[in-house]
Amino acid sequence: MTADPTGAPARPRSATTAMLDVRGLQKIYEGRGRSVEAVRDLTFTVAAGELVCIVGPSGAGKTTLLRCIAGLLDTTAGEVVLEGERVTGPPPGMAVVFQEYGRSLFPWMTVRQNVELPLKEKKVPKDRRRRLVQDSLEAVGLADAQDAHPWQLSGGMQQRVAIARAVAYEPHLLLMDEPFAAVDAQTRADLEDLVRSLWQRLGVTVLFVTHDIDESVYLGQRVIVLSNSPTVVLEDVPIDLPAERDQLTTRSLPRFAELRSHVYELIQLAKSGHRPA
Ligand SMILES: Nc1ncnc2c1ncn2[C@@H]1O[C@H](COP(=O)(O)OP(=O)(O)OP(=O)(O)O)[C@@H](O)[C@H]1O
Repeated sequence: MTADPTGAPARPRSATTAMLDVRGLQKIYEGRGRSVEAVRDLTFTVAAGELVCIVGPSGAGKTTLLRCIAGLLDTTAGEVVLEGERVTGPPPGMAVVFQEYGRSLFPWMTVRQNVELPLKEKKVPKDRRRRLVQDSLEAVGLADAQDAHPWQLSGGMQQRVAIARAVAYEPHLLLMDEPFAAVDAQTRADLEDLVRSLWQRLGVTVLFVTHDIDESVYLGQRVIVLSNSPTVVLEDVPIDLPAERDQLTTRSLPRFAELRSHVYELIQLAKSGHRPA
């Protein structure tokens, strides 16, 4: 069991170091004489080693926010700072796991080749590449599937490959964009536990975007609830559940129910257009 009741990894780290700093982020999409203000003003930080979830109603700007953090989209105003450096393009210390595992893996490559590809692009030496691929596939329980092709695997297994690929890259920040939205409930529960155990073992910082309230409370140390678009932070909710979480015990705790209700109410407020004073 880790010492920190919020579930922080055992690895020593400075809680005051901001891994990610989102400051006054605004995003207006411009096109053909029409402009859409998707994100109005988002400010929050994620400390090194934290696991933070972001929830918001559909169309709240979650994907827009994530793309800005990943350096895939320019901001209109404000900035994203990762480890002290302003993000202006895809940063080297970041890996992203998307919802659409089917489209994020190359079907003509084996599992091993898919996991290895970003490491080749990063110019990791061959021996080290082999070790990282082996370790990450073992960590997600797929050591025996190295020579399979993605289309020979179930949806849950394919998403495990995508997670292994992200983990092998040794990112400082792991972004996850609704990664389990397309898998069945049982697989989803297993993958949630996988993310928590990898996070605790590796000490990586995780920003996990989901529309699932229960998932956000089960996984996170904090849940940042977004308003509807144009987006601001409605509330940053600390999740004071015990570090050791499991699907049965944690979800049966009275505190889990309280936190879930609170986040649910916030989402209902967000849907009705409520904004912080
Ligand atoms: N390329 C674009 N051009 C114009 N408007 C856009 C563009 N992409 C997103 N939007 C608008 O920005 C707002 C936020 O969209 P975004 O996809 O970021 O929300 P989301 O929270 O990820 O949605 P969902 O939960 O439904 O996936 C929406 O009003 C959307 O219509």
